Amino acid sequence: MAKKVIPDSEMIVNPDGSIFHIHLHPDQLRDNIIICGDPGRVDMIASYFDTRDYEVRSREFHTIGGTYRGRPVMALSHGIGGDNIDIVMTELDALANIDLEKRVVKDTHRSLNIVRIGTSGGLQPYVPVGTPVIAAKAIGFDGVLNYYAGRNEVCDLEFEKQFCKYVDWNPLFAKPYVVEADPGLVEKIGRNDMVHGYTISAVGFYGPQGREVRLPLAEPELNHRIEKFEYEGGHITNYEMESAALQGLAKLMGHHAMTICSIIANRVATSANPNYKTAMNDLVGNVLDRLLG
Ligand SMILES: O=P(O)(O)O[C@H]1O[C@H](CO)[C@@H](O)[C@H]1O
Ligand SMILES: O=c1cc[nH]c(=O)[nH]1
Repeated sequence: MAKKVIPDSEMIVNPDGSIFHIHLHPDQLRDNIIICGDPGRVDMIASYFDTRDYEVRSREFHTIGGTYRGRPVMALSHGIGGDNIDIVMTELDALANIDLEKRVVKDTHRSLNIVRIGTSGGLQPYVPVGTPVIAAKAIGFDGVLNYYAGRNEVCDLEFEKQFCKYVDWNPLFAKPYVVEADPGLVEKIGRNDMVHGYTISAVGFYGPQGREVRLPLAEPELNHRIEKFEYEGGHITNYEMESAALQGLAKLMGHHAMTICSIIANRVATSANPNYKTAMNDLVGNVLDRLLG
């Protein structure tokens, strides 16, 4: 049977042969990828590389490819939000698994290792500012995964059910989805000396994470209920904005993905550290060493 040709409108390839938003060519893809929100953090991550092979900037997507201890690696920024993860994951997967010239899926599947190193807000007293927290389970409030077939097969449906009941989930919000991190990556990077948490990927930084700056919240008590919720002996530890879409899309596409975040604000202690770069630097060095050292 002839393979399905993906139409020009559904997967846009730039005139130079690169994929639409992230502007990378297939030969620039590496199997080990560090991703982060901040385009500036890509320079910091690449400062650990022993060689730099290329650098590409397009919108919020900044990529540097090179080697770490002789092994090929790339660092890429995805900007803020799960909607950007939909773009980055679809385009990385296209570089890996679609022939961009013929516009057909390749016969052999290529699997990528993707580690997101982010910043995050803590929701428990035992994750003070400076703590690295692994999103062992990521809870998507962003709705992205709900748009894909097979979503139920990669999600912890019992967690979703118990969570929605416990917090009395507002039906005006997108239905939460819960996805585990890749266990192999978590073992490699987390070893047994890092906090394994349940991480919420919110659909915004302020109201959607329960921050009341000037506008009152629709659900002012939601964070208190979230902090108290317990599942299999664990609590929800932190808020960020991309881990659930990353981990969910990676599972659907056949890639390995995890998220680790440095806590830069603790919502319970109402403390924050805007000078978080030192802790982030240490975390990046540690992750690269454990992934590729
Ligand atoms: O520091 P990064 O990786 O951007 O991650 C966190 O910081 C941003 C919000 O300030 C969101 O992207 C959130 O997930
Ligand atoms: O509180 C925080 C801090 C960083 N990133 C978030 O999404 N929330």
